[in-house]
Amino acid sequence: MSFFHSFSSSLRSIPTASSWFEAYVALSTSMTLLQTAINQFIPVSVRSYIMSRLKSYFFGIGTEAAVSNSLVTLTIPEMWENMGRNKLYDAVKEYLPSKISSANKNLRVGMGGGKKMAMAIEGEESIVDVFDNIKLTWSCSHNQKDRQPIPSPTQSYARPMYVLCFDENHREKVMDSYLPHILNKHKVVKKGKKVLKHYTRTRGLWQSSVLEHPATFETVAMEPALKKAILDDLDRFLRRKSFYKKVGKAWKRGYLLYGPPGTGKTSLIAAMANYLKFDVYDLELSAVHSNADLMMSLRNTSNRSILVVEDIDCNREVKDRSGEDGDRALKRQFKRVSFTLSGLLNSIDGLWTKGSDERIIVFTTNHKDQIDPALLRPGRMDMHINLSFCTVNGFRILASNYLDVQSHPLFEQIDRLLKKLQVTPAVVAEELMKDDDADVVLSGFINFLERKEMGGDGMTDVGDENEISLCRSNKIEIEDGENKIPLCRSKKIEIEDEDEDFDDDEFEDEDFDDYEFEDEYEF
Ligand SMILES: Nc1ncnc2c1ncn2[C@@H]1O[C@H](COP(=O)(O)OP(=O)(O)OP(=O)(O)O)[C@@H](O)[C@H]1O
Repeated sequence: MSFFHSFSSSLRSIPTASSWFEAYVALSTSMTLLQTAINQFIPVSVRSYIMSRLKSYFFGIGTEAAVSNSLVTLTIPEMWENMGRNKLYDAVKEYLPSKISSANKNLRVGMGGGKKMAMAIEGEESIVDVFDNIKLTWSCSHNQKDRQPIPSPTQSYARPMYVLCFDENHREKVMDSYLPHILNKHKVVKKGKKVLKHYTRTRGLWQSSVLEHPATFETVAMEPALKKAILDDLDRFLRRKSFYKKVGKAWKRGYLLYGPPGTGKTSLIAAMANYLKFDVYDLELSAVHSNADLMMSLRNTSNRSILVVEDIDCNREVKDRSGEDGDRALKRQFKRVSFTLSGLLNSIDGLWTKGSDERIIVFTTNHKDQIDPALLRPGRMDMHINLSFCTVNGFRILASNYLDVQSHPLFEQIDRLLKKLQVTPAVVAEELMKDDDADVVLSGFINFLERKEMGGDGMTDVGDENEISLCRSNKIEIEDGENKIPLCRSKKIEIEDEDEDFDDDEFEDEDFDDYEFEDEYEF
């Protein structure tokens, strides 16, 4: 009996489920209130400082900053006043995950559009980075007061800001070296990661798709000297921001690519885009309705992009009208509802003045002689590049691309035939794709070339008369000032180039008078 009595009284002293729940609610409410009070009343810098003290106590990190009384706090918001996105914020966002260590216990993980799992610090977590023996403590500010509203109608939320704490003694080093180091890292990663876009116009609006053209400067079949000249020109253009600024010129470069169909004009544009990591805007002039339409389209292109106007000779407005009398030209302008040549020129010139970042424009044509000289003058098309029939060097590149073959006993015979014939790289590429076996393909290619040499039939299966015909000359030269550099065959390359050794810093304003912008490359 006494046993049952004591058992029932002990049952009464055990808390019921509802009393457990009440205790839990009370505790979590007080925790939330406490956290809100801390967030509201203790500034983020003080919280970061306390965190770094606690960390130094428990984990032995952040000691240097923690012992100092003068702690500097930098807050990095997502938007920078009227200047739009804060580039430093993006750089820090990219940089910090690489500094997450096993000391970080409170993390956020997820997977966005990329292929890798992403990680970020969460809550009051802080990350300690060491740069040049300086300890730097990073945290996120979740304080509503510290948050910055994003000025976008679609985004009503605000994201946390990054907070960096370090000892006052290192202020200069952080500002002059550490933050630029983070920005540079971001720049390099962004360049490597950038997914290039290919824009085309649909009903007057640019629509983008991923630019997946695989061409690179390694795979484009061209004479090495011409390839080098283009690469050097692009490199020089990119590093001359201060030069363009100094001489009051918009930072832009225009290239005219001309030559028969199938000689690699489109491939070269893709190679340029892949090399520079620039998006490509493909402008179809035949779909342009008016000068205003043209101007609007060009204005809506972004910086660091290549604007391509293909087959410019196919547009009647841009054909050479030097022989036409003024009246006829004027009448034609009024008769057509579409854009005028002057509209095109204004749009292009206006494009250059739009922003300070680099712009490239490329015109392609199969008939350079039919284009109005106004479009080709220096300052509009700075470099004229003639892409022509397949050379021995070009064939080597194609054989390596398509057959993975760098040398072969049949090459000698093919070289001899290629020197005599005019075959476009497109036709060579088609021939090299006919089988997987290099011996079979190269023997077949020799047969093909021999038939052409004899003027035999079979033309229809490979292309038209532009693609293969007998060669008139068999010599190529680059004329570079006094030096003539022989290449291999056919016509010549002329380079009227800028001073190769030009140094931005040494440039004097008066030098600009002698400066020649147009380069002519032909072969
Ligand atoms: N110089 C080249 N190097 C490598 N491949 C080339 C070259 N020229 C042509 N090709 C091959 O031929 C195909 C057609 O070439 P591409 O479109 O670049 O020539 P194009 O000169 O732009 O021709 P079109 O004037 O007809 O537009 C390419 O897909 C590529 O496979």
